[in-house]
Amino acid sequence: MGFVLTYNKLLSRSSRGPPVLWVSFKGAPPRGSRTWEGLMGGITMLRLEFDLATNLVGQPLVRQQVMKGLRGFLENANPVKPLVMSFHGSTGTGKTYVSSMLIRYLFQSGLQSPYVHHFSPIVHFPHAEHIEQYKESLRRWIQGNLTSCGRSAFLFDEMDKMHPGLIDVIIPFLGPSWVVYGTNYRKAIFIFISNAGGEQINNVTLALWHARKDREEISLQDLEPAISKAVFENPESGFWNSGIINEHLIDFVVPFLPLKHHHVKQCVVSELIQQGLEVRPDVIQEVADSIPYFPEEEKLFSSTGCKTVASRISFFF
Ligand SMILES: Nc1ncnc2c1ncn2[C@@H]1O[C@H](COP(=O)(O)OP(=O)(O)OP(=O)(O)O)[C@@H](O)[C@H]1O
Repeated sequence: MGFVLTYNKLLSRSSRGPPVLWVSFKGAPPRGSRTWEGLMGGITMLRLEFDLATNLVGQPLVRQQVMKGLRGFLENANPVKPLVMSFHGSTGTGKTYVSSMLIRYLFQSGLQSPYVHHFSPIVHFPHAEHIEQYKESLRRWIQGNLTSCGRSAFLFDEMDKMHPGLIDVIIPFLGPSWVVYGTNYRKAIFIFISNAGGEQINNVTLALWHARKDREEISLQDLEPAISKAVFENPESGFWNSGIINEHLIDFVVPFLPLKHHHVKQCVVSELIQQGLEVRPDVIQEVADSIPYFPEEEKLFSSTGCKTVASRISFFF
C-alpha cells in the first residue's frame, strides 16, 4: 500500500493562525519524504490545502494550481529548478491573500521572516531612469539572500507596473542550472503578482457564462491564451519581451476568476467572524449589495472582488 496522509478532523482554528488538524498516515512514505522533514512538509501541505478549501472562495483553479506546484516542489528533496508561479487577476480576487497564506505555511514568521522578500515597483523601483541601478541592487539582493538561505521566497507585487527589462536580471536564478555565482538556488520560490490579464480573465469568464459553462468547469486551457496575450505581449507589462517568458521559466500561471455576489457574501461572513462581530444576514446582504457589479446589464461579477468588504462593514453595522 502506498503512503496515505489524510486529515481526520479540525482540532482548532483561530481567525489569524493556520488551522490545527488531526492527521493520520498509513503505509510507507514515498521516496524523498522518508524524513521527519518530509513528513512535516506533507502535513503542512494538508493544512494549507484545508485552509484554501475552507477560506478561499470561488477560486478552484487557484487551489488546484498552487497545490500542484507546491506539492511537486516541496516533496522533492532536490528540485530541478526553483518554483516560479505567476498570479493574475483583477482587483480583490485574492492574489495577495493567497500569497500571504502560502508564506505563512512555509515560513514560521510568515511575511516577517527574514527569508521572505517582498518587492513592489512603486516602493522599490519608482524611477525609470534608475533602472540600471535597480537591476544591480536586485541581482545582489537575490544572490546574497540565496547564499544565506537557499529556501528563500521572493514576491514581486504589481508586475504590471514594473519597468520592462528590470525583471530579466533575475533570469539566472530561475533556470535549471546547478549553481549561479557559487550558490545553489534551486530551492527558492518566486511569486509574481499582477492585475495584468485580469480584464481578459473576466472577459473569458463572462463569455463562458453566456455559453452556459459553469464557473467551476473553467479550465486553465480556457484562460491561458488570453492571459499570455495580455501579459506577455503587452509593451506596458513588466514581462514584455522578457526572457522569463521566452525561456519558459514560469512553472505555474495561476488565474484568479472574478467573484460573484454569493462569493462576496462569503467574504462578508469571514470578515464579520474575524472582526468578532455578529454574523447578521441583513448586514451580509447589504454589504454584498453595496458593491458594484459588472457587466452593466447582468451585474454578475464584483468589480472590486472582496477588496472593500472589510471597510464597508462598519457602514452597515
Ligand atoms: N477569493 C477570496 N476568498 C476569500 N477572501 C478573499 C478572496 N479574494 C479577496 N478576499 C478578501 O479580500 C481582501 C483583499 O484581497 P487581496 O488583497 O488578496 O486582493 P488582490 O487580488 O491582491 O487585489 P489587488 O490586485 O488590488 O492587489 C483579502 O484580504 C481577503 O480578505
